Amino acid sequence: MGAEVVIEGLSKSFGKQAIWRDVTLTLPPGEVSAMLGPSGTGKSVFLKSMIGLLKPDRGRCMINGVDIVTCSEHQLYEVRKLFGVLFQDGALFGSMNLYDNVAFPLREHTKKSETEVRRIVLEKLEMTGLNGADKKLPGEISGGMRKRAGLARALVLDPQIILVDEPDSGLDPVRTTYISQLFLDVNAQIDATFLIVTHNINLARTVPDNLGMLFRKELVMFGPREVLLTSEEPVVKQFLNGKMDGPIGMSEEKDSAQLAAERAMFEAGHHAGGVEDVSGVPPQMQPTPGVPTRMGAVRRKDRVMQILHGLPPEAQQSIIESLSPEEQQRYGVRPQRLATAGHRSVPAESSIPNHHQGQLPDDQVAHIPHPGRAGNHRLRPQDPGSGGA
Ligand SMILES: Nc1ncnc2c1ncn2[C@@H]1O[C@H](COP(=O)(O)OP(=O)(O)OP(=O)(O)O)[C@@H](O)[C@H]1O
Repeated sequence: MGAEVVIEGLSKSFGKQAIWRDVTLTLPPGEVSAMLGPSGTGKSVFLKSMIGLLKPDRGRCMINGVDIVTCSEHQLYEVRKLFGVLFQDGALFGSMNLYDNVAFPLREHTKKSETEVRRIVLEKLEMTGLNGADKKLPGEISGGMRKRAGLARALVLDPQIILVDEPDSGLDPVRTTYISQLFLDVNAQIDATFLIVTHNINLARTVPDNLGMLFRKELVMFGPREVLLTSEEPVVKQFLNGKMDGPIGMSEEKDSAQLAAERAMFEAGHHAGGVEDVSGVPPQMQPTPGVPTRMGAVRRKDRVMQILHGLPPEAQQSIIESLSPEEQQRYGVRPQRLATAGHRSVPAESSIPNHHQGQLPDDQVAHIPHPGRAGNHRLRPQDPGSGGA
């Protein structure tokens, strides 16, 4: 099973420029998580901090009991072996063919024989759909294949955690879906913990188990996908819909004068761009038929049901609706009566009585296993405008 990553109060700045502060989240072992955020909010800095390439100013990042913020160089070297990283362009050596690129970490970091190296390289090339491409140079293959080769190379040391930086960069929407399918298939096969940094809304809505978002130098939220996808938080809604209308601006956040000027423009009929309304929780992509069951997804179901009481009502509703009738019976829950399409626009207070602290009415959620620790779900109600629980 993949490693759990527990991040507490992590902050990073460059000189006087704070990038993000007080980031607290847990990547559950073997689950697929994604981090969203407008450009420049520090997503790549976050990934680099997780593998110790950048040193956070404060906080903890615990991996297998080791805090990589304060550990020794030797411990960091050992912890880094748990990671596989897929960089945006695959980061392949242009003068080496795919075989040698994928073999590189094995030759560099292990004492395996060439026979063993060959077995592993061919296995990972097959796993990533690159059978027969081993002799190709990176310059001779498509961007999608380069990413697959980068993933094959990230897999050769049997990582427990896989970090992926903007997998859709340079790919068309169809190729992006294919690489997303590959992530889920690989996750099912090796049960590694995934963190994907992305701007891609389709990917964010359909691939990960958990979703987070960085904005205004803070983690706006992080938790089960249903929380962010049903959020009324303006910055989340604007991001998911790709509109100009909202707090995210061209560079930094907008000031109130710009917000007002744009609001007047949109009210006068100017198109705010993006799509009219991307909302709701679409079904999650599944591993390709024939690929093993994703054990991370199985564990997640139990985990999310344990923290269900603490989630916002819309997220609870969506989670319950995603269960099969048998699962609903096993967990002692049933779909909320008021949970119909269009209901989301009705103010929660008036339509769902007794859901204080994000709970469904008592008669509609019953016999859920005793809640464990708070898990990943984290909203920041203190954040102005946050749609927190
Ligand atoms: N080594 C560095 N030294 C100084 N500033 C840096 C360094 N690396 C990143 N930054 C700054 O940190 C901020 C966040 O950068 P980062 O690349 O992490 O953003 P991002 O969210 O990944 O953006 P994008 O989505 O455009 O890739 C930027 O202002 C960037 O200039």
